[in-house]
Amino acid sequence: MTHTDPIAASARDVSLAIGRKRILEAVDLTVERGSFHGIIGPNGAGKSTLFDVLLGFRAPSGGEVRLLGRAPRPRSIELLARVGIQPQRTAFFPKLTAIEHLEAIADLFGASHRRIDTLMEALDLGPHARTRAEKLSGGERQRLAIASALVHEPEVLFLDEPTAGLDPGARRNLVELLRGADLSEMTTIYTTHYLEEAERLCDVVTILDGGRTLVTKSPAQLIGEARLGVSILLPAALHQADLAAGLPSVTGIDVGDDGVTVRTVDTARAFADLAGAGVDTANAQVRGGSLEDVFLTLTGRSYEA
Ligand SMILES: Nc1ncnc2c1ncn2[C@@H]1O[C@H](COP(=O)(O)OP(=O)(O)OP(=O)(O)O)[C@@H](O)[C@H]1O
Repeated sequence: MTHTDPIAASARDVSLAIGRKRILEAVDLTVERGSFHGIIGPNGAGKSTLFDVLLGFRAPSGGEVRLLGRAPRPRSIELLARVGIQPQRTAFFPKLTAIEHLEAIADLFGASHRRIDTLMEALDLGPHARTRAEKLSGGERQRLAIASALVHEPEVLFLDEPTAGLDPGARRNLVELLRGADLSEMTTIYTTHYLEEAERLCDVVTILDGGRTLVTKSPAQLIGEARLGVSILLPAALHQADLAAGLPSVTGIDVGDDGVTVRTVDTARAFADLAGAGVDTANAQVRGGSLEDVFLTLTGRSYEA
């Protein structure tokens, strides 16, 4: 039954209160098998709590949760062995080398070691195979944590803010590795408060704010449907504002010290119109149309991670 079930995890009208504090409210989530599903929201939105509920670590106050076609509570070793979990803080065996670590985790699950080499390579851990876990950098540890979550070939991978606390270079590196890793057979549920990461990685995102799920769509759909204006800064067209202003695809125009900014809902057409009118589009910078703008549209607040 579970193998043909197209839904990997779901929550229906899930709430969770601790004392008087409502941490989750009316949460609806459907994660399709094989998808890379982001749960995004600012700090304190309830992302980690939702993970705990989906995994059966915490009981919701109301609503229904399913994981791989089953209720995650009471907890079952059989069900948990089918998921991989990379928690925000990872407990390592500090004296073990990276490779020994992966072997130990595989043994804990009674899984074979056959995936270890592939994972070391996919997560760029090869050069650190013989380095003890305690000597790894923050980014290397996160990558080892992800490899550890994958070593027993889970059907669903839970990544809780895998790039939190990394410097921008290490974050980019990890995002690129996750994009490149062949996770196609697997479902990945991933939380982040970095919206640009979610745009790069996710097939689908659910926006969580104040413990409530606001919307679930692909990043492109969300951005498209929000019909957000895109701004194009034209540094070379400072004296051509009049030419740009009359164009049908241009919905607004500002002249600033750094150039002319035109607004449009159709970027490709605007560029064609601008070029046709002889406006200099050299070094143009397109801004907007991001998940940050979607968040602003949905909540009326700007997004602060
Ligand atoms: N055991 C608890 N008791 C009281 N409040 C809690 C408890 N666990 C979580 N909370 C509160 O619930 C809210 C949601 O927390 P949660 O950690 O799920 O958010 P998050 O979106 O994962 O945030 P972050 O990005 O900071 O990890 C926060 O306000 C947090 O303080």
